Amino acid sequence: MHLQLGEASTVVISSRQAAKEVLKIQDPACADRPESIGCKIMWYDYTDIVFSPYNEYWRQMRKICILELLSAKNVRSFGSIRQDEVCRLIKSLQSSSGQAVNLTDRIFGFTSSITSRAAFGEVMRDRETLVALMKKAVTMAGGFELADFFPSFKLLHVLSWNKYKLLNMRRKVDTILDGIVEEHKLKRSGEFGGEDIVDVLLRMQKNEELEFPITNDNIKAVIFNREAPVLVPIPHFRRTGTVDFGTGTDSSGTDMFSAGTETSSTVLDWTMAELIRNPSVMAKAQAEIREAFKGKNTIEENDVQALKYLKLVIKESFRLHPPIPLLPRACREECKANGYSIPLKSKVMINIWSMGRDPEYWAEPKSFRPERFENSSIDFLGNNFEFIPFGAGKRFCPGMNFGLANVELPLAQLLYHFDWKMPKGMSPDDVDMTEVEGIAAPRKNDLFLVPIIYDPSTGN
Ligand code: HEM
Repeated sequence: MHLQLGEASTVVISSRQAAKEVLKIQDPACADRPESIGCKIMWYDYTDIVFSPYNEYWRQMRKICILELLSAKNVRSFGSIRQDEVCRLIKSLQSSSGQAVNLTDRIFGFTSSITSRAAFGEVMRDRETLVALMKKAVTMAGGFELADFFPSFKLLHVLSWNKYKLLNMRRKVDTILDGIVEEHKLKRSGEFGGEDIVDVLLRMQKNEELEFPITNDNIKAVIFNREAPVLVPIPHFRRTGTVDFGTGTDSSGTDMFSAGTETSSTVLDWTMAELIRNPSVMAKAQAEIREAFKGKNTIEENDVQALKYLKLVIKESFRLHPPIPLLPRACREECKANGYSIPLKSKVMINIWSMGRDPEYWAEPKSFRPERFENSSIDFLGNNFEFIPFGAGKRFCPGMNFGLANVELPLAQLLYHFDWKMPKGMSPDDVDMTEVEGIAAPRKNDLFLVPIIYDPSTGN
């Protein structure tokens, strides 16, 4: 589908073959990200990793991300943080046994604690203010901006009221982020002996051999990355293929650690909703976990790797509910898809959501059936283009393993320690599966469930 909105050309790709052409065969022709005034202001002139155009600066920052931020040492220390937070989550649910809890909220609290501890260390002043500003920035930067559709009309850019409000908010954000950076300069070590993200970036700042010296603004761009509103200037796409020209205020969780955890909490939430609606799948997953850990009080991160059915459940959840349903790209060279030319600088949206539900690729696509992956070679490593929840090609998600760890361990624990029921008077069919429309795909309404403690020592 091709849309011409003002001067902006947008192409939506919804077939496996066309996705393969732009993400693999012609990669990196389509490896830029769409531009917008909001992202430019709030994300320090696109100097983070997600919004950066495909260039040498991006290459340097992505390398640092993979080698330094996701180094084996950091993965281990973030693993300890995760274990700690899972324990807290389980304890808090145990104290609510038998009562309806807002599971969406609990899961979000769990993932955002991991994020904040991994990114900024244990204690962070102004955390709540910063989170509130981030949310506001995302909503504003994600709003409709006429100037984005007419990049060559400079007057529209000068008159943009939204732009001044964003600049004002950037100043407030700057003050808090400067404080965080300065605090880290004085105290240089993260939790569990590792480094947090700010520590790593400050260390890299001292590296004189870098081609692009890292400035304080670059550090702030990387850390101020929560629910980044990718591709904001395009209209609001319904994943059914229709287009809503209203003001889009949705955001997509696609940046460093915070967006990483945002995506994880979306997956966990959807998976629990699917499991309660599919009791036989829930029972099979619980039976596997309870058999594997019979009598144990805790589950370690490494133990989870043996849980084959749990992994199929997560795969199936990614198929039906990819946390980033529309992959936002932009053409840096003219390229072709299905024989059609995509002009230079076009925005390209790859519709992961619709490909995951296309009856041409999947039998009974709407059913939640993890067994479909049982003897199948289809994986999410970016080679099967009908199933690309982590993207594909040069800009493939560098945090996939982290993201999976943030889903697998808590899910295993939730299913091991509790049986789950619907609140009184409700049946599993009452679970509302409505999605927020737009580029990100969290559930529209929170999930309320009743945890009932399962005692591993007695099996009751
Ligand atoms: C369930 C968890 C996650 C999902 C589903 C997910 C999905 C994605 C997707 C679809 C993209 C765009 C890829 C493309 O354009 O081809 C992306 C990019 C990215 N992700 Fe993730 N992600 C997850 C977790 C994480 C985590 C934990 C981190 C951080 C450690 C992370 C860091 C990034 C970064 C930095 C990019 C930008 C890469 C670039 O533009 O070069 N993600 N992710």
